[in-house]
Amino acid sequence: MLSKSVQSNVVSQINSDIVAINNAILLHKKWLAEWNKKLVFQLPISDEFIQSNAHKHCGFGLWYYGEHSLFTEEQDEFPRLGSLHIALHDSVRHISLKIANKQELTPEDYDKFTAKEIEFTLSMTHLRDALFGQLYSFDYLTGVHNRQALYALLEREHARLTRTSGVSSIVMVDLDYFKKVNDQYGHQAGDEVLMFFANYLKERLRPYDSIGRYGGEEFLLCLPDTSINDTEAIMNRIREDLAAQPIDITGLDGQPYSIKITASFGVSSISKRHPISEAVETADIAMYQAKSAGRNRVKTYHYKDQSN
Ligand SMILES: Nc1nc2c(ncn2[C@@H]2O[C@H](COP(=O)(O)OP(=O)(O)OP(=O)(O)O)[C@@H](O)[C@H]2O)c(=O)[nH]1
Repeated sequence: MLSKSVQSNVVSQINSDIVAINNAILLHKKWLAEWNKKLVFQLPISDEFIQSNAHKHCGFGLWYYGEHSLFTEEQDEFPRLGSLHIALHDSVRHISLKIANKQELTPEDYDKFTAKEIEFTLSMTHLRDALFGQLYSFDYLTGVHNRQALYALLEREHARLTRTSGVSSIVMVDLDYFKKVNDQYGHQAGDEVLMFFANYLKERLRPYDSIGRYGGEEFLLCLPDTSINDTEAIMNRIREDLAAQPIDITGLDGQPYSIKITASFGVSSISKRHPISEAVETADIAMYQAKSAGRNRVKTYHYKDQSN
């Protein structure tokens, strides 16, 4: 796990979710071991294994029916895990009641229970793996998508645009003179600026826009179904507001400072005719044009076939 001091909120939230599910898995194992002990030594089976709502009160159930972040709840495996947990409790109750009522227990009863336990264990593992997958798709410092995850989103976007013949915008953004921030205030302050900027972009873009960290102080954005003209106007507003926005940082001497920063933006578009590699390359060209023209500006790439 990453050290807390350099984790974005997103990454620390997913880390907490993984710790919580690991703990729930451990509690489930203890609960199961306790039940097995009662079967092996023919001890009286307590209500916690028999009551109809036992699945809500066992250690695993307290986690499952408690509070989680959306990262956990939005996983496809999450509702399935709940159903499998109930089925497992049903199976344990069935066997426990048979024993309590001195009815004959068949090997099939136990086989059914074993099958449910295996399915349940696999489901817990899948949920945890899915959370690890989430962990590896975000940039640990800024909490936006990392380059790999953003490319996966762009693949999907390109496939969608190929179906719909639509056009979306791609923007390459690079902070201006960022090295000076590091040199003057230290690397920690530079990190604070990167975190600020990523959050600033998140707040200013729509929920269905994508933001990824492309490199050090370079971010790549995708604005679905947005023309380059509209994107240019949106980026200009973001650019102007950023230039006027004081950013609080901590200097090398531990003192607070308030600084301002600007960024250069390169806008291009992605469509059936212009795939990801071309869209990213042309957005990069436009961003470098913005740098060469003096920084703190937005430049747009126009394809020769005028299709954007
Ligand atoms: N604090 C911090 N700095 C980083 C990180 N990644 C890259 N950098 C720094 O970003 C700086 C980028 O410097 P340059 O490529 O010269 O760019 P610049 O100073 O922004 O200049 P222009 O882009 O030309 O306006 C370098 O000093 C890198 O060390 C990071 O994660 N944290």
